[in-house]
Amino acid sequence: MHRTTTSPVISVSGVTKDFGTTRALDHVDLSVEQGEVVVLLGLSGSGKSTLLRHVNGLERPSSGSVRVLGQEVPTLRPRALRTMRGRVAMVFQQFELVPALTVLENVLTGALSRLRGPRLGVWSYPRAVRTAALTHLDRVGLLEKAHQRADELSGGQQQRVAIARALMQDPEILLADEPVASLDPESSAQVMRLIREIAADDGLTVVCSLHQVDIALGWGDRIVGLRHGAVVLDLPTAGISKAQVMEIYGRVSTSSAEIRVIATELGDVELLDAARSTGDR
Ligand SMILES: Nc1ncnc2c1ncn2[C@@H]1O[C@H](COP(=O)(O)OP(=O)(O)OP(=O)(O)O)[C@@H](O)[C@H]1O
Repeated sequence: MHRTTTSPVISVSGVTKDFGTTRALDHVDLSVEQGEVVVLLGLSGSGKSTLLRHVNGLERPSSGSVRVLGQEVPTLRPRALRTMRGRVAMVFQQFELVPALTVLENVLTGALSRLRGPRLGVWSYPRAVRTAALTHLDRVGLLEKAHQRADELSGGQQQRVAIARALMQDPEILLADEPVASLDPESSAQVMRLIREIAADDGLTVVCSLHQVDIALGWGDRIVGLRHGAVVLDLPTAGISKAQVMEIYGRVSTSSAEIRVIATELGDVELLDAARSTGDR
């Protein structure tokens, strides 16, 4: 791989983020090494998106430090921030493609941040960029869809187009915010496998938020669990069991209503029954 760094590529220390009276992140520490594939696991509202948005400078911490690729993100001036963001690609739950453009045009837009001037249509991009876009489309298995409108594709295919678009940045870090939350199980598996393969092939550092424990368990190198904005779990994926994840979530749960949500998420029937029979405390 073409990049080698010894210090962590992402280093979040003591980050707290308040939105008014809502504490979205609570003294979060997270250190990610180059090439690591990390899952941020947590229920809705646990702070996953907010943490990812701090890594690419879309949010500023209320307190604490966010270092990415050797730079303190909140202190970067707009130009330096743009350059840094060029090295950090992001994919989203809702894909964020332009529906009326072709698949190829959508992928090409991934190169816009490093090209000068506006571009209209495939032929307005330099040949090398067009070739790269087709190569990335081939990598995600959608070369034959290049000239189809993006909104004619299935959800899973659209997410793969979004991944190809992200690769146009030649990123060092890929942030994926619930990339499979709106996909069926089969498409989810395909997208997750693709991200894993690309990470391994390119030595890409990946931080991916998920709420599905089952997907998280079989996927990355490490699972970081968030709850109410705080890190409650940070363990290598190898050897970690569903019960262990459950125990940690359970230990920090305060009400049976919360435990019901977690049990449903985990598909843990026994726990669900127990939570139902206890009623709200
Ligand atoms: N811009 C904002 N203004 C006010 N509150 C916010 C803002 N962004 C996030 N929050 C709040 O911060 C908390 C964490 O939200 P966040 O979106 O990071 O969670 P999440 O784990 O990504 O959940 P989801 O998967 O549902 O998006 C929530 O209580 C949310 O309502």
